[in-house]
Amino acid sequence: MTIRVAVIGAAGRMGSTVCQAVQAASGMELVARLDAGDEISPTTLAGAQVAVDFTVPAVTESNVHALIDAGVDVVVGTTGWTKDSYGRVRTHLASPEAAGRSVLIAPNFALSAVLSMRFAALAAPYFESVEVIELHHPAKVDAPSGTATATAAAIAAARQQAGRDSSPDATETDPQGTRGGLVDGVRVHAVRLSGLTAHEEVLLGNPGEQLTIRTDCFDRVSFMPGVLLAVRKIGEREGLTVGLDQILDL
Ligand SMILES: NC(=O)C1=CN([C@@H]2O[C@H](COP(=O)(O)OP(=O)(O)OC[C@H]3O[C@@H](n4cnc5c(N)ncnc54)[C@H](OP(=O)(O)O)[C@@H]3O)[C@@H](O)[C@H]2O)C=CC1
Ligand SMILES: O=C(O)C1=N[C@H](C(=O)O)C[C@H](O)C1
Repeated sequence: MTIRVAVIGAAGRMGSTVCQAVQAASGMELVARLDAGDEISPTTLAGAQVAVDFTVPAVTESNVHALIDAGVDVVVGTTGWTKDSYGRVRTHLASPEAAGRSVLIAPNFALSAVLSMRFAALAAPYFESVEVIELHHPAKVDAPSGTATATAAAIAAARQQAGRDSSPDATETDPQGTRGGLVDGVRVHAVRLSGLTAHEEVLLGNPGEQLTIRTDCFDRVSFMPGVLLAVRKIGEREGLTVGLDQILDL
């Protein structure tokens, strides 16, 4: 059976790549391309069963609520989500009007990044120190990246469960904030550099040894297998799913 797909943010870097991937995929048909200024409604969605949102953090949550109301399942790659915004989507999906609808939100659809996050959480309890460095193209509007936020959260949860203290750090003065930001108690550093696409390093240290876990997405095609998998699987899921790892057999 063919899955009819709408792309929201279709003119953007990711949205345009998703349009090409959907058009090239077997068993999918691209039926709508919406971008800034376009209304989200059953009419503009043109019979889509699944909508894919790659827009901007400021609008993605309201798009998702409008897409649920318009009767489609939603795959979201846009960043900027919080525990509170996830909660509002869960509540909406639990309402009788949204019966049968599902939403999958993933900060990163690239296999290398999803595995990196998993490896970082696995390693985190075994090292005294851990810091995350994310590196992106300079057109990115949010920092830290959604991937770094999720990585730090997974590291923090794994360390807390293992009873591991926070990383040692004797810094007393840092007026310029050069030690980076703290996400769930984990230091995160954001680099923006021309020529980059999407990269992340997790540095883990013990006396006398270091483990580096690195993911490099050189091209946006790296995200497409994950996006297409989510489009194929979303109809089998119920409610809100967070993270591509939830639909991979990891
Ligand atoms: N999960 C993942 O694997 C990945 C996630 N991302 C995330 O995806 C998001 C998009 O990234 P990217 O494609 O680089 O960004 P772009 O800025 O290239 O694309 C965003 C697009 O959304 C449009 N837009 C803005 N507001 C709306 C709206 N209300 N409705 C519909 N479209 C709108 C923009 O239009 P205009 O420019 O006119 O405002 C633009 O065309 C970011 O949050 C990024 O972090 C990126 C890569 C991978
Ligand atoms: O804006 C980007 O480009 C990316 N955004 C996502 C993020 O913030 O984690 C995913 C990937 O890193 C590319």
